[in-house]
Amino acid sequence: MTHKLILSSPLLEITISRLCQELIENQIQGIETVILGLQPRGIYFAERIAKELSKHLSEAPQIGQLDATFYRDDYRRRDTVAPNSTNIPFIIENKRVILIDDVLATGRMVRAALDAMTAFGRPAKVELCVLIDRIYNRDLPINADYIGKSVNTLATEKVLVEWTEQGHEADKIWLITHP
Ligand SMILES: O=P(O)(O)OC[C@H]1O[C@H](OP(=O)(O)OP(=O)(O)O)[C@H](O)[C@@H]1O
Ligand SMILES: O=c1cc[nH]c(=O)[nH]1
Repeated sequence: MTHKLILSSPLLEITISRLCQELIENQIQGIETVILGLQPRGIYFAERIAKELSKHLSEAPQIGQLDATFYRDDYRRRDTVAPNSTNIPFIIENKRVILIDDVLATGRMVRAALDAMTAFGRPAKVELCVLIDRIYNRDLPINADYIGKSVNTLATEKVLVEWTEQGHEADKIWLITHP
């Protein structure tokens, strides 16, 4: 098994800053932007985005966490199912919702998240922001509006995102290849 580093600080910080500029550019007049990080690792990326956005906006965006475990189409096939909490302490009805995740691969997690989100209301608009887009790996017609880095990967490879918030000594994004 080989680990290739594909993104780390300080490039990660530049990437987050650029994504925030794009998110601000696309603000919709009169419509509040809120952030939903997808459990489990999208929540850390969402927190970083929210923190950076708050440096540039008069008001920090509201941020919540969404768990889509039981909406995944494969959850019954998995050996272990470990759901995380959903915490959305605000109304998403008629808001601009930015869904945030660390990796976009098949698109199945995002599809599940869109279903899970429906229980909380009908946003005016939903946009998707991902740190890593594994292009050519999609099973569903889902694409991101904001992309940190696109990587061309084999289906057998995996992207591993490590955040300091999880106890890692540095933020690192790896491409893992099995021999
Ligand atoms: O586009 P997809 O193919 O759905 O993959 C992307 C999702 O997979 C990962 O979660 P998770 O750790 O639950 O997936 P894994 O068990 O496959 O690594 C990752 O954090 C994304 O949420
Ligand atoms: O490469 C991948 C695919 C799905 N989920 C991940 O975290 N990495």
